[in-house]
Amino acid sequence: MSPPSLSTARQLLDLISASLTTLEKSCSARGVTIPDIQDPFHPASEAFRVGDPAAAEAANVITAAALHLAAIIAPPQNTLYMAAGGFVKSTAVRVCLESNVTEILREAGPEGLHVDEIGAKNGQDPQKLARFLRVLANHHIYREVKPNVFANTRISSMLDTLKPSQEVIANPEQKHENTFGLPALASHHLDEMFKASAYAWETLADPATAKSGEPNEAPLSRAMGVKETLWEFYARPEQAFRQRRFNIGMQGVRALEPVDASLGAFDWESLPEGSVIVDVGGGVGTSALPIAREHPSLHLVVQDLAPVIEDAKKVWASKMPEAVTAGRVTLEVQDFFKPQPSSRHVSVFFLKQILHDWSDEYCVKILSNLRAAASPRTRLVLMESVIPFACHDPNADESQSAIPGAASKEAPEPLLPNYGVANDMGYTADIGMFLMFNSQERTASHMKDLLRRTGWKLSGIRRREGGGSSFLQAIEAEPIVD
Ligand SMILES: C[S@@+](CC[C@H](N)C(=O)[O-])C[C@H]1O[C@@H](n2cnc3c(N)ncnc32)[C@H](O)[C@@H]1O
Repeated sequence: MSPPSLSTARQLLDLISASLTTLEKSCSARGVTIPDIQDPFHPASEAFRVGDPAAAEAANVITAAALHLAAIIAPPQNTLYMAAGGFVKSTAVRVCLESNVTEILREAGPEGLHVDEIGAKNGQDPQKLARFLRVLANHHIYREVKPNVFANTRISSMLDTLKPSQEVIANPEQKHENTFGLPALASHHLDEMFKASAYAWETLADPATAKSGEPNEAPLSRAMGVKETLWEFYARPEQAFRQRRFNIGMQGVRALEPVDASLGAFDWESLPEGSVIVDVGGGVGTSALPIAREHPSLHLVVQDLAPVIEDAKKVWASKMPEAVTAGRVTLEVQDFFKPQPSSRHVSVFFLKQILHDWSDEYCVKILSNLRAAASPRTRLVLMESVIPFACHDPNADESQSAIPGAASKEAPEPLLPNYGVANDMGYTADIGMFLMFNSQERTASHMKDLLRRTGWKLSGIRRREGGGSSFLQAIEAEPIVD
């Protein structure tokens, strides 16, 4: 008689145990430790997970398995309300972020501070503040050290602007200036995006907007009572603070990406001398800079709208002026909804985080313009998050053999193949793109269809290291030639 098979719960526990052993071995070999939740965040505190792919994978498996185990064991109504009551946690994070609790608690140190004293500093009602802090303490974001005395954790310390509390309390409009950007990003999400989320269903229930891909018909427009895109809304003089906070937040996102991500996006070395690479919607040229530095024989064209190209000129004048004066780098005003200059032979059209800003109907226009300007040898390189299904993809093996990298790495059973909540950021970004722009992140098969509709064939996906990460992969395509 065969032994009874292990329950899913026991299999998950075994995965946690084996992965923790792997993680601990990796840490001791590298001389790093798993940090305490009570210690403040520092880039060095995360070394235990990064730097060794086996440690990164083990950390992802532990996270996914622990949350899966909790979903099995906890009363379903509790788990349902972790999602349905998500607005409570968003509210609590917003209250603590905007009332500068993290800065105040940083100054108080690990012993924490009584909520009466927190209230005396930030002007909030201590009784109300304690309730918000306690909700977050249940999730290890803040800690209730003793009754009504709270301290930061490694998670809440991510909301720290690192400025003196008196300064951020006295100058809320200046709070995010010269910070690393994550508190600004969270503040933006908890304001514009949170308000937009409250109108998501109203937008989907209205036949006039249910299937719209127009950026001025996103839930954000309904929430703000304007038929404007986010950019038009920000251009209003009274929205100057939100616009500035958004820009600082975006710098924060870029700071989380490897600075030279574009270097690994394509085999730039394979291109002959003088080959032209066009960075479409290239911003100020953040991606083009490392390519121009490492591959001086290539000609880079950074295209964007006029005000951005004006900024780009300043950036290149300070960082790599000789590249522009020698003609290796061209900074060019070009609307990607208009045809590309016809006389240029382009080796690579490069688009980083462009398509996720636009619905399919707009992406078709952008990609068709590039296809019209492509020769049979032109390659298209897109840097986008590629979203895996939350189940095994039965077509993945087939598409993997036809398209290198098309299938994402799957988590070990019985975990969700996409690592579930451990890989949540891409899915959060996807819904965020809907709320703000009526746009989206895409699965590999969606991307393949979009490319095919516009005359491009998906030829491969270069995936970055790290278990199941969906964030910023390089997608390569070539023209379909009849
Ligand atoms: C998300 S940013 C990405 C910038 C850059 N590729 C990067 O990853 O750093 C989107 C860019 O698209 C540009 N953009 C928006 N509409 C455009 C248009 N119609 N034509 C050209 N660029 C446009 C914006 O100005 C912005 O620089």
